[in-house]
Amino acid sequence: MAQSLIGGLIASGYNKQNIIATDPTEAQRNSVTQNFGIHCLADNAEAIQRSDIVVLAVKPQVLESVCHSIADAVQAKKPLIISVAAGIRSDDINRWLGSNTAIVRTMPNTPALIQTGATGLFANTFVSNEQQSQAEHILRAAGITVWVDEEAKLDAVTALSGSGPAYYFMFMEAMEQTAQTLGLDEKTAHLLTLQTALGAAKMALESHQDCATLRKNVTSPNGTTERAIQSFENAGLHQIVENAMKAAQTRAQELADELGGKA
Ligand SMILES: NC(=O)C1=CN([C@@H]2O[C@H](COP(=O)(O)OP(=O)(O)OC[C@H]3O[C@@H](n4cnc5c(N)ncnc54)[C@H](OP(=O)(O)O)[C@@H]3O)[C@@H](O)[C@H]2O)C=CC1
Ligand SMILES: O=C(O)[C@@H]1CCC=N1
Repeated sequence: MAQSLIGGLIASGYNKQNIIATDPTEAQRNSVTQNFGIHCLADNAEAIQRSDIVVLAVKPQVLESVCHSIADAVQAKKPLIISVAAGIRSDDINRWLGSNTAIVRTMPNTPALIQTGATGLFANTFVSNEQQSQAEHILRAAGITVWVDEEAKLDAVTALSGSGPAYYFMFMEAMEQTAQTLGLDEKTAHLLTLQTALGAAKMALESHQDCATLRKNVTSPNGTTERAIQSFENAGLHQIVENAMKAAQTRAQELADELGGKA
């Protein structure tokens, strides 16, 4: 995720010299430096000392220990903290880092790498208006941004746009594979699948009509689409999607309860 954000920032013209990454693994540091032309340090405290904004992009499972290890540096420098970790609540991050820390909790997604990301943001009470604008500026370099007024809504954003790219990739995988069983070669199946996904998303974005109307426009009476849609409905597609997204939201809440909430 960090690499997606770094890639998005650089592609949108952000000055590379203002970005410092950190990573504990030497090979990973070398690869980041090679791929993005930015400094990648081993020492988080040193990076924080040199920064006004710190993005926490580690796995939720290691966020607590990382926060404890950087707490002194954060208290000394008082940077704006931006977390991209799924689930983990800003109150827990605040407690792990000391206290009174300005934290913007976000939920971006990997299309940030090509500046087509979608990010939900929530600011805790210590975030100033200027810091809120700074956080928005950084995440907007990677795509669109949406502020939520209650932190719990970020778990819904996670279930929708955070995890969402994987749902579409999975659907595309299934379409590609099926197209091959219907007789198309792999390259043709891949190309037509991707262009169809792009065309549908672009049409939905640019049209004034909602998705249901756009779907109906493709569906000729007694035609091919109608048969396919009927098959999806018979299989309970809406319920399948609802179950999956609720499972993702529940997992985000579980992560917060399992990994946060400890004094
Ligand atoms: N993947 C996604 O689509 C999205 C992910 N997220 C969130 O982003 C976060 C990262 O996820 P993801 O990018 O998939 O995970 P990755 O495991 O790919 O990235 C985590 C990175 O953190 C590094 N790291 C581990 N410990 C430290 C440390 N002490 N100091 C500095 N860096 C460290 C790891 O280094 P090394 O590998 O060398 O150990 C690794 O490069 C998670 O909290 C996730 O919830 C949010 C939105 C979408
Ligand atoms: O799967 C995950 O937990 C992360 C958060 C959203 C997307 N990837």
